Amino acid sequence: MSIEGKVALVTGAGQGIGRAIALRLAADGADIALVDVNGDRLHAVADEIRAVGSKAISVVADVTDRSQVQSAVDQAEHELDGFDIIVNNAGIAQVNPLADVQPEEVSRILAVNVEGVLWGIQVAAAKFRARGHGGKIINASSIAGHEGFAMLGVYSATKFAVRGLTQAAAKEYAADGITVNAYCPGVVGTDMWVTIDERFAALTGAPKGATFEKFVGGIALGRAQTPEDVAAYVSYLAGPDSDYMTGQAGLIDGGLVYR
Ligand SMILES: NC(=O)C1=CN([C@@H]2O[C@H](COP(=O)(O)OP(=O)(O)OC[C@H]3O[C@@H](n4cnc5c(N)ncnc54)[C@H](O)[C@@H]3O)[C@@H](O)[C@H]2O)C=CC1
Ligand SMILES: CC(=O)C(C)=O
Repeated sequence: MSIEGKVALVTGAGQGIGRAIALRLAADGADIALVDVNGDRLHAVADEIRAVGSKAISVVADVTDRSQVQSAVDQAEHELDGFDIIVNNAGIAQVNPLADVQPEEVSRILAVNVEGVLWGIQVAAAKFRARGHGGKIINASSIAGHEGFAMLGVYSATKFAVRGLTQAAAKEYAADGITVNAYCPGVVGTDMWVTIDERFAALTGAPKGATFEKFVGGIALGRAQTPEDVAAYVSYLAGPDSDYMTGQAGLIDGGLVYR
């Protein structure tokens, strides 16, 4: 219960990794603001959190819109009576060879994966400062933020960008007692990978499931990652045991990319 009584906001919390992070931080003792552009699943996740004894609120917001991120953080502070941790987890994938990438798809993925993280950092840090205490900012990068993957070039660029923002923010906010770190998962069995696999199949003729299995085949620990594997690392980043760590983008991938 290392974050007992803290308030954490998690974006992209309706499913997948974000849902697992929200549930884990609740189990660690935090009250949770769940944010997602898709409201359908948020209420179910909120109910799961209440079942473990934490408070939860659901906020439908699009992280590409800074004013919506601001409103979500304000609502979390007001309704949960505090604000201590933000997990900028929302993200989208995009699979296309660089030769075929179109301007509108680049704009969209930059808006979600890079601007969404930037607004989360900016709004959360301002809130911590206004409240007169430090805080934890935790951002979603990826193995693709340490190594560019074919067909995932623009996605990889966004995840490298998250590492850049994480390092700069760590330096800018350290004096305020705010730490900023990122988590870099590998191959996690979520809807995102279903979409990636289907897109590889459509583009290359690979059978459905083959691309996922190929990536999983490279993992030293011999299995695909679960959202809970990622959430366990985020739990560490959210808690006091990581207080002396900032500006890092740690790989949590079962042994796939080595840095
Ligand atoms: N699944 C994987 O293997 C890996 C995922 N990641 C990263 O982890 C994060 C979570 O990924 P998954 O859970 O797998 O994805 P997912 O696709 O299963 O879930 C993403 C969630 O984010 C929400 N979202 C998307 N755009 C949004 C926006 N503009 N505003 C608010 N919410 C929005 C979606 O509605 C969805 O609920 C992403 O940033 C992803 O890039 C990193 C490495 C590996
Ligand atoms: C989804 C992701 O982050 C990959 C393929 O590294």
